[in-house]
Amino acid sequence: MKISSPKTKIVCTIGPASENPDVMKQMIEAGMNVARLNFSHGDFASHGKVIGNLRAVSALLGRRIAILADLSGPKMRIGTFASEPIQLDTGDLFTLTTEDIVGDRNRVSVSFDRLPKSVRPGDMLFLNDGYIQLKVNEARGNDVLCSVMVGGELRSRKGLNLPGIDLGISAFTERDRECLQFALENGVDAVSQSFVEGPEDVEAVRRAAADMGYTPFVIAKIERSGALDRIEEIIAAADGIMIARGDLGVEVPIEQIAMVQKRVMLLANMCAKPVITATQMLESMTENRRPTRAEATDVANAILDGTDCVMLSGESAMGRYPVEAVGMLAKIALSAEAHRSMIAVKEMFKGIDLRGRVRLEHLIAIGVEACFEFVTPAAVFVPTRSGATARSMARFRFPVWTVAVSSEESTCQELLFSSGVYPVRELPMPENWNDYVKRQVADLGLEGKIAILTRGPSREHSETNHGVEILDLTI
Ligand SMILES: Nc1ncnc2c1ncn2[C@@H]1O[C@H](COP(=O)(O)OP(=O)(O)OP(=O)(O)O)[C@@H](O)[C@H]1O
Ligand SMILES: CC(=O)C(=O)O
Ligand SMILES: [K+]
Ligand SMILES: [Mg+2]
Repeated sequence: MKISSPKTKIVCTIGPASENPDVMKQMIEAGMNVARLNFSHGDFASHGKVIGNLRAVSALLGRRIAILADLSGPKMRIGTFASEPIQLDTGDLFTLTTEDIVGDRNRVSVSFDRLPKSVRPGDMLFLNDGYIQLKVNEARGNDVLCSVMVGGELRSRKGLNLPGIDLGISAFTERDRECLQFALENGVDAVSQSFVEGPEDVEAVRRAAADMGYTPFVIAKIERSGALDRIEEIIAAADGIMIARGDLGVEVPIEQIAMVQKRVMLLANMCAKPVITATQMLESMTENRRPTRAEATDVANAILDGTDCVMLSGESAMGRYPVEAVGMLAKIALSAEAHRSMIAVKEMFKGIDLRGRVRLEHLIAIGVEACFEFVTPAAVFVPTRSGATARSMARFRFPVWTVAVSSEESTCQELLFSSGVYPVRELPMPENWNDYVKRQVADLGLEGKIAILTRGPSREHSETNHGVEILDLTI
């Protein structure tokens, strides 16, 4: 199959607007690489059905799709309204209650029992990713009485944030454990944990999964200000990260989001961990056929800065134009990638603490970069067992595909989160790499007179030396 897709990977949240198999098919054809199931919404039956349909459509099209299960973490949410949306106006009084009631424009329930004890008069509370702001007047029994400072439209199950208030709950909750078990038993490829604050939150997910007999790819969602203080440790502990700008834009002053995004992205790139930029990327396409200039620019800038994946949330979950939104991301990505400079290998290594020890992996990357100064090869072929070698190459954003060849199905699935990586499963692994590379270059429709093949010792071939080979495709 010829590759025509952008190198940037596209993650789409599946919801009512996209759970029809025909829409899924169109989304895959438009460029979706990863389907995200948000376990904050829907029930197990609906998620189970979506997983089955995604696998069926992916098999039908012969296109690899990864499934990401997003675990809610300790996100507080409001309950439901009898009729919605409700309109809150500045100056209105509005009560949050821990009683299990059906809400109206005066009152709504919240999912956190200790809320009245956790807040004090004057505290600011944020609803629906901060669109609505409340000020606490008083906590009385089960109720928190508030004044609306910034009003707006409010719907059932929207999030509630209390920036800066320590709720004393760890990220991985009992509910997350149930969702994790369901997701793993249903064969998802990766899980993302919300509201991670330190490496121990990532470890909690890994331990729980291990107890269930699984070793999933774990993505840490960066959406708490506390996570930024321990970002290096979190990146080291996780397999990838998501810059979850919905909650992050409430928990951190919104004027700092751009700089936080750039800093976190660079750190993840240096560590060769894939990074997803998420939320409001094409927000206006929830209702409109075309994005705003600001949105189109935001997507392109994230790609130029080094994101591996761009993500759709409400646009694909509940919007009017899920397929068009995927197509728009793909078009913007193809256009931006043509202008992205290779991240200079030597420059990047300056940012990594090598402690005076240059690893062979680094020298190989420098060798590959040197080739690009003279000639553009058809592709960089990387045999890889865990995927780490492929990611360590692809982080430099070479202008050609990194074709990752692995005998492991899970490795191929996990590489769908990495920009510029085209995973191919081979079982058994090729014997004659010269012939194999030539055949793949032709099959994938790649162009060039040479190809690069990197090698490293693996568990299967521990005797192999690290190396870079330049293969002449003309003979
Ligand atoms: N499985 C689903 N079923 C119904 N609605 C969904 C589903 N998934 C997403 N949605 C809708 O799409 C919206 C946007 O999705 P998104 O994943 O960004 O959720 P969110 O509520 O903002 O929370 P989070 O911070 O967990 O991402 C949701 O608020 C919800 O209204
Ligand atoms: C995706 C997500 O959780 C957020 O943006 O907050
Ligand atoms: K979630
Ligand atoms: Mg969030």
